[in-house]
Amino acid sequence: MGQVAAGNPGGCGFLGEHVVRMLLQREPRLCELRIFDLHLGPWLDELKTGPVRVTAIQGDVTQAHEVAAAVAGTHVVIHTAGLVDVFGKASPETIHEVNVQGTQNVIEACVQTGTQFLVYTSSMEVVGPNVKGHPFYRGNEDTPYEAVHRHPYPCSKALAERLVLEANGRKVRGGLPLVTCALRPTGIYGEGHQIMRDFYHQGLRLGGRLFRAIPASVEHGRVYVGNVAWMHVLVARELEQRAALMGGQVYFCYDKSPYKSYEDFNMEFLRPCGLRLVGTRPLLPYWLLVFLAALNALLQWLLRPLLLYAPLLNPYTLAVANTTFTVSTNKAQRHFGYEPLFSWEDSRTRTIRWVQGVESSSQ
Ligand SMILES: NC(=O)C1=CN([C@@H]2O[C@H](COP(=O)(O)OP(=O)(O)OC[C@H]3O[C@@H](n4cnc5c(N)ncnc54)[C@H](O)[C@@H]3O)[C@@H](O)[C@H]2O)C=CC1
Ligand SMILES: C[C@H](CCCC(C)(C)O)[C@H]1CC[C@H]2[C@@H]3[C@H](O)CC4=CC(=O)CC[C@]4(C)[C@H]3CC[C@]12C
Repeated sequence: MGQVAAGNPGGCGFLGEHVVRMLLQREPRLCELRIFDLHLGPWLDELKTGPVRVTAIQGDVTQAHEVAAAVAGTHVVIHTAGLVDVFGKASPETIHEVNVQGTQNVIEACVQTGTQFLVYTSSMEVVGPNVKGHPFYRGNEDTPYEAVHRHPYPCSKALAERLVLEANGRKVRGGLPLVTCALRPTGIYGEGHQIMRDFYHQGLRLGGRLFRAIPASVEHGRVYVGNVAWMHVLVARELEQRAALMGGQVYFCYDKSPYKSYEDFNMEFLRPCGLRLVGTRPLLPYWLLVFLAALNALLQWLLRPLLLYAPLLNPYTLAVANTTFTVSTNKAQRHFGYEPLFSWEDSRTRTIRWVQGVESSSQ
């Protein structure tokens, strides 16, 4: 196959930027890249001088005609656009519109304009943690788990993933079949991770300390953003040759990041930046956290007419942080030869350097 054009709705987000840079660095056949996003980043300008034609298109995935115009003529679409909101900033309707209707629009755009390959960024949240708080311990893509959601974000990701998988095999313009596949990252970390930045600033405000809220025994799956981006690029590359095997499949995104609690994992980066985690056990009893999370939810609802109150702690984030969810799989390696591009040491060093940069840029 010769030169290819690719489209990336969501290319200006945390993951999207890494996918864009990875495509430009590691996909020699790429001749054109269309980056489609609601908010275009200023960093895009520096990409426009290279050998690949980079087109930045400001647009909204909920507008079908805008998506179709952006996607037309591309060979493969990597759809990383989404509304990642577990804090109640956006309404459930908006989350559904962006994540579900937006994904339907991307699928229809591929079908109408003849784009044959679609890679969708799904999420571990499609599986769990579920509302019953069942642990998912070192699970893989075939591990049975009762996936029951109530929160708008996982509900929307599950619906969107289903749309993508069901679209596999649909005929696109020109008569060829659409080949789709969904990648499910666990909690992504790395350069540009907003929540890590928030924890860092919170720690600075608290005099260099963070207080343990979750038992160290609760393990949380994490994956480095560079490896998630690399998996997307590999899938986009391999989907054509391995359509029969990969079409309609889901893959967890994984690497060699250690299994740890959410807070202990964050300390891998925040400790070298001068923060410490106080307490070997949670400082507050769990029932009090549950109470405070419920209180936050109530306050959010009461204050909504006046202001947006969206703290980190709410019943949903507490449940996710407090439930073991880790993956152990080699499906991506078996199906398309994935190996993490960045070792744990490298991922850690890059993330620490980035947090240190956040510190100096905010001084
Ligand atoms: N951050 C994480 O830990 C994880 C994220 N994911 C998924 O990865 C994808 C990317 O997430 P992040 O990069 O973390 O989020 P992000 O918020 O940094 O990036 C999402 C991008 O989508 C764009 N976008 C949002 N609404 C849009 C609209 N209506 N039209 C066009 N563009 C729109 C945003 O402007 C942003 O650039 C999402 O689909 C998310 O569900 C999956 C697992 C974990
Ligand atoms: C914000 C949570 C940590 C604070 C907990 C507190 C208040 C007790 O200290 C985060 C813990 C787990 C995170 C989620 C997880 O990594 C899985 C995700 C996958 C996605 O697709 C989107 C993001 C997220 C839901 C992520 C969001 C923040 C946490 C809930």
